[in-house]
Amino acid sequence: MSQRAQLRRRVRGLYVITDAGLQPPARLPERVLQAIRGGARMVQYRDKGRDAARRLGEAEALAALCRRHGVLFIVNDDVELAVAVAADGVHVGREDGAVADARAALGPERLVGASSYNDPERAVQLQAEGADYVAFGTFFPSPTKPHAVRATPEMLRAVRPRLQVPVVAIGGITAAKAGPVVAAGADALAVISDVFGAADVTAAARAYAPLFRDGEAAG
Ligand SMILES: Cc1ncc(COP(=O)(O)OP(=O)(O)O)c(N)n1
Ligand SMILES: Cc1ncsc1CCOP(=O)(O)O
Ligand SMILES: [Mg+2]
Repeated sequence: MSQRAQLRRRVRGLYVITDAGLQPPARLPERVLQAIRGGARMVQYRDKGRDAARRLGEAEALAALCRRHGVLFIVNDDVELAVAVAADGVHVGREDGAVADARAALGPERLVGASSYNDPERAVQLQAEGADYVAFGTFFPSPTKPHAVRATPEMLRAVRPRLQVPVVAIGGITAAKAGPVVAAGADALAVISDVFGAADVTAAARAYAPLFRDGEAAG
């Protein structure tokens, strides 16, 4: 099996996404480690800031942390940064360029994830273009993206048989509410506020374990 196929099989479980507003920069690795100790299987570095040196330093630190703990590390938006820190992949949305361009920059062995929003046909198209996973959302009102379009479990359930790649659900996800989204076919749950907004990040992450059969903590 190719390295990329092996990485793709690991798109499953709790997928935490960082948010610069939820902790001081110095605490970012510590907070991500807490999420990993609680069972997060994937980490996305998502930072919209313009300080390239800070972004590189943070992404390097998180890449090393994830590597040590056997957790997938994905960079949001910025394929050059993903290449620079040897991330496992990049996530691209509508505004971030084509899957093919990300693939060309990243090479054949790493993951390109892509946003489908609430559009099943877009997901099928992204899969045909070579996306390694497709994300739908938001499923619930999102504190991080309050104006994002809404997806539904019914829509996910209907399109799921047409998708051979893993499906990620995002947007207002909490452990308490995510059951129907997993039942509709989500392989991974991408979460910001419910984990990194919690006082006890490890406990918040651990609450997702019952949603996945093999939900034991990594690391
Ligand atoms: C796993 C995952 N799914 C969706 C998104 C959203 O991507 P995008 O639409 O490009 O929006 P921004 O996150 O860049 O604001 C994501 N980042 N991760
Ligand atoms: C990046 C993104 N894309 C759609 S919703 C969202 C934010 C998810 O954050 P939260 O888990 O706080 O709703
Ligand atoms: Mg984006």
